[in-house]
Amino acid sequence: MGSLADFQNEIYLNGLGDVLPELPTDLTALERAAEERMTPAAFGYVAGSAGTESTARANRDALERRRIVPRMLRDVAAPDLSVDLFGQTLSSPVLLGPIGVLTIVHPEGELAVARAAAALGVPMVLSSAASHPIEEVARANADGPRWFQLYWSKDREVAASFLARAKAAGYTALVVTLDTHTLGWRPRDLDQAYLPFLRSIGVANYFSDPEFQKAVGGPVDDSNRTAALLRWAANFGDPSLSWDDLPFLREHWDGPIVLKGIQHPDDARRAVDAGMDGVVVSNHGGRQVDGAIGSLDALPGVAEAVGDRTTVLFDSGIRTGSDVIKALSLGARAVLLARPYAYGLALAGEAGVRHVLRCLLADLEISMTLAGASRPSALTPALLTHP
Ligand SMILES: Cc1cc2nc3c(=O)[nH]c(=O)nc-3n(C[C@H](O)[C@H](O)[C@H](O)COP(=O)(O)O)c2cc1C
Ligand SMILES: O=C(O)C(=O)c1ccccc1
Repeated sequence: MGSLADFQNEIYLNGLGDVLPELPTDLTALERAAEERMTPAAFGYVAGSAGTESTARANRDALERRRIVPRMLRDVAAPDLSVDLFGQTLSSPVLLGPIGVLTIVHPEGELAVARAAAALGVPMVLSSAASHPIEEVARANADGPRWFQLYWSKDREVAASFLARAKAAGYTALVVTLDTHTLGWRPRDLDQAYLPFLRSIGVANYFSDPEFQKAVGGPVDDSNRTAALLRWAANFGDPSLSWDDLPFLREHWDGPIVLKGIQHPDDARRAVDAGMDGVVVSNHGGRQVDGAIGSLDALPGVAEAVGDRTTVLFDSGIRTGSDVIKALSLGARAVLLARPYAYGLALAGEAGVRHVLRCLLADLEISMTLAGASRPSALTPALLTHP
């Protein structure tokens, strides 16, 4: 396989034939481009965050405040960005984070994302709230790696059934999202009175589930659709969950389990003490608690508390190669990319997601070598200025 940075040469060479990239190569420019192509409600759903959106801004601020101090003469001629994660070797420290309801962005939704992820060998974390069922997305991403994200339903039979289905469809790792037992207060969506689920988007896994169907008296059709949607809404998340409930996950999943939405070092310690295999330091892209700490500001404390005992992953605000460098330098083993790939999907379907991944990975490899690091293991806090 060629270097990730070959994409840069390819772009310049295409220019000799007057062929320019169809999408911006600065991934922060995608949001504005996507806004022109999406309905206002769908764009608001993806771009929006909780409250005054101060947490979303804090995520970017935390990333921009820390600066890289590049080092010279370190022989970076043979970069290798691969990382080991739960016994799998990934060619780069990047995964596609879980995003539900992707058919509001593009009709092919998660299927297009799965094909793009497979083309680049990047793991896709499939959301419980996907617009296509677990099994169908697995077929679109047959070579994997495939990870599954659980929204832990109040309906324990449904939650257990999701885990069994994911296992049977060859998903290898489980991400359990803890920060969204209830949707955050999201003014953009409230002002448009827009919730995709009530329009039957993002419920594919539920409506196709035998346990869910049992609970609503059979397959969902026009006769029981409203009852099914109400049941979904009532049981989607469970605010009563506590640390005592974690054994349920082990009973129903024999692979690695990662808890997503961890911000406090004590919660990270509890996760490890409870036998979990990893944590994702994340504030859900600022979509849940307005006023929450910028995600990168939470990372050093978590890494210090549990970094030598568990796998720490990171998301919320990742837009560039340098952002990945900063997260890895502060203790993350890998990062989850989220909104930028949804914008790539909006703009050009599968090809748009591939474009986003190729840009991020080329930028990452180039920026790492220019900073004097040819391996993720060379990224340490010493590479960064203090906050
Ligand atoms: C439209 C949208 C839908 C999302 N759906 C899910 C989901 O189903 N499950 C989940 O764990 N996180 C979900 N997230 C959160 C992302 O996985 C991730 O934590 C967050 O977007 C990171 O912030 P960033 O996109 O600004 O980098 C969603 C985020 C967005 C923007
Ligand atoms: O919108 C979200 O942030 C989110 O995580 C979600 C929650 C429920 C269903 C789909 C996505």
